Amino acid sequence: MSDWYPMMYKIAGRKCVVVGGGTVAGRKAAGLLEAQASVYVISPKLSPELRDLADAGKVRWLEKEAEDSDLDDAVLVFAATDDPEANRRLAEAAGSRAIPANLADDGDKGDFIVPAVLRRGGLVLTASTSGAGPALASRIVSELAERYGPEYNENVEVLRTIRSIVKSEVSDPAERRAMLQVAVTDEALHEFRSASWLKDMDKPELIARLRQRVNDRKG
Ligand SMILES: C[C@@]1(CC(=O)O)c2cc3[nH]c(cc4nc(cc5[nH]c(cc(n2)[C@H]1CCC(=O)O)[C@@](C)(CC(=O)O)[C@@H]5CCC(=O)O)C(CC(=O)O)=C4CCC(=O)O)c(CCC(=O)O)c3CC(=O)O
Ligand SMILES: NC(=O)C1=CN([C@@H]2O[C@H](COP(=O)(O)OP(=O)(O)OC[C@H]3O[C@@H](n4cnc5c(N)ncnc54)[C@H](O)[C@@H]3O)[C@@H](O)[C@H]2O)C=CC1
Repeated sequence: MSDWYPMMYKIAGRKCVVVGGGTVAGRKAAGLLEAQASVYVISPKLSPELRDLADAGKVRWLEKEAEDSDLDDAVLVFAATDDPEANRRLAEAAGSRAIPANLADDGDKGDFIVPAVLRRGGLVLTASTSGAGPALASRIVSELAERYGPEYNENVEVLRTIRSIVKSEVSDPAERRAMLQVAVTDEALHEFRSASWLKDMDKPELIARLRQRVNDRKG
């Protein structure tokens, strides 16, 4: 059983506060940057990785111990210090501002936990063990990285194009659905990825090929 609800949250340009300057804070900050968040790191000290990010202007560093008011206007808070009492107090301060908080030392006491993540452009694969064993989530994502290689960066964009054409050209919902189902096999994605007619946006050609695939499947 797990009572965590998975979702994709839009955080580009929004203030996210990471408290702590160690390995865990660094990992949380890096994940937030992947989603273009506006990242504030609060800690008297920084790991070399975080210092590089601060020097490059990718995160804003407040060189001090965290105060409750540092959380003002944030949409997410990550309490990732090595001081459980400070983490607990920060989560409470976040709660009183209605900001969801993540507790690095005691996941269950926070409002959300962070899964292991593999990004292939728009394809985002995640695994979580609900806190039972994060190393397993990490292992599973490493396995997914082999199965879903870098070609998926392009597959997702090709699919986006195919889907927008199908949505504009095919009015029957059942037919649309059948076409989009046959379009996502590895074999079909491989064909469409290298198709010059798709690059030329030849819509009738695409629709004809998808109809053919639907008929072949019905066999
Ligand atoms: C509850 C949660 C809260 C949260 O951080 O959101 C949490 C909590 C804790 N982690 C601890 C330890 C480790 N965490 C990792 C790794 C990751 N931890 C991540 C998430 C989460 N960790 C959330 C649950 C997610 C889930 O279960 O699905 C990942 C997936 C994502 C990320 O952090 O970005 C990232 C992998 C990223 C990747 O590789 O892709 C490793 C593995 C390693 O280091 O090799 C170890 C050592 C092995 C071990 O202890 O299992 C400890 C004990 C600390 C201590 O002993 O003091 C606690 C505290 C506690 O037990 O509650
Ligand atoms: N969630 C996860 O994935 C994991 C969580 N942990 C937990 O997370 C904690 C942090 O782990 P690490 O990053 O490895 O620790 P670390 O010891 O490398 O870093 C702790 C950081 O917190 C800063 N800090 C301490 N008190 C502070 C305060 N009041 N305000 C702001 N910053 C403060 C320190 O300056 C330091 O930079 C561990 O103590 C452990 O309980 C550990 C491993 C994985």
